[in-house]
Amino acid sequence: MKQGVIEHYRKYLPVTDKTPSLTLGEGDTPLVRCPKLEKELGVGELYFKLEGCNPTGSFKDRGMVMAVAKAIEDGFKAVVCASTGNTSASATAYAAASGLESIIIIPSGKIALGKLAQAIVYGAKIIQIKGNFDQALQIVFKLTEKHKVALVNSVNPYRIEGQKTAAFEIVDALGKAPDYLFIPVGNAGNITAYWKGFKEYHQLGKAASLPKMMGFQAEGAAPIVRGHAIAEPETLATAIRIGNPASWKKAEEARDESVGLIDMVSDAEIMAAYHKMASAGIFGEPASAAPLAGLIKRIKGGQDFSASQIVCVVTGNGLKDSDIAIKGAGGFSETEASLGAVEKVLGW
Ligand SMILES: Cc1ncc(COP(=O)(O)O)c(/C=C/C(=O)C(=O)O)c1O
Repeated sequence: MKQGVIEHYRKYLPVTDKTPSLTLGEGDTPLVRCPKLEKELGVGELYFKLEGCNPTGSFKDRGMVMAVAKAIEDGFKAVVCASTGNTSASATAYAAASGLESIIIIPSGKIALGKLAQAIVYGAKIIQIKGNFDQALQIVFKLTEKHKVALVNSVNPYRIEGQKTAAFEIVDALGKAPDYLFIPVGNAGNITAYWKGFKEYHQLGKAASLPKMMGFQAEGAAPIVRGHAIAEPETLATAIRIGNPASWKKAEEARDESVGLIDMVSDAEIMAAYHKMASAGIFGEPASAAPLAGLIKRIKGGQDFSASQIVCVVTGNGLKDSDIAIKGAGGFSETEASLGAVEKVLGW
């Protein structure tokens, strides 16, 4: 039976015997090799880490289980977060599982319906603001200074601790760290967490080498790439529609210490990668296609990965944004309910 992140990696986590061993079955997600795209792209070994297989459909569950368990240990009765969707879905699920109240502050109109549905059904107190994620996060900072409610955004160090376990799983599965880790960058907690995990495993002698961290932002929401905050971030990859990442500096450390990079990809490049992933049987939400979009951009720029081992992190399940997939299909025909009518459509 799945132990969950806290039990599986207890000795690497800041937990005590008073930390509740909370779990919804997060972690231990598939690391799937993709021969079809290795051939198409000329990559030595290409793996996808399917974080959409977590209980609420994104990598957030790894960090949230830690943040909520520690909030209980510290006597909180409620959690709060700003979110582009997945953080709030995860926070509300783990709060519900623990009997805590959850309050979420979200940018109005810019949240995938699947994520909003989760927050509603798990019982969150939902407040939509007439503003963006960055403004929502500033409100949450002030709220947690004034009221006894636990902040569970990725500035909460317990979130980073939980999320670093994905790096552990990759090394445990491959027997080594990959040459490159390709990952989307929004609020920049996840790239920070992965780098922390790889470094810890390396220091413990469980990984002989370290990967180059390859982070990707959406062109319309690329503050780290452009070197300044973006007041009105815009991208269809709404999960990373963030203009002033809370972990900006730590993301730059991960980039520089690993001799990697943080670059940007257009919405068109993201959607091309989204469909290319789907053509190989992998359904990620648009933000989760940014890593493959970045890899394709590097290849088009002449970088040779033919002898490289690469992991792309599929951070969220494509079902969260299913309307994007359906809109893209341009509709489909309806036939009479007969064998003949179906064979006619098939041209058989
Ligand atoms: C699918 C998906 N892929 C990538 C990111 C970026 O990770 P970070 O760089 O650690 O922020 C997010 C982030 C979402 C939120 O920030 C939120 O839900 O509030 C995401 O949901």
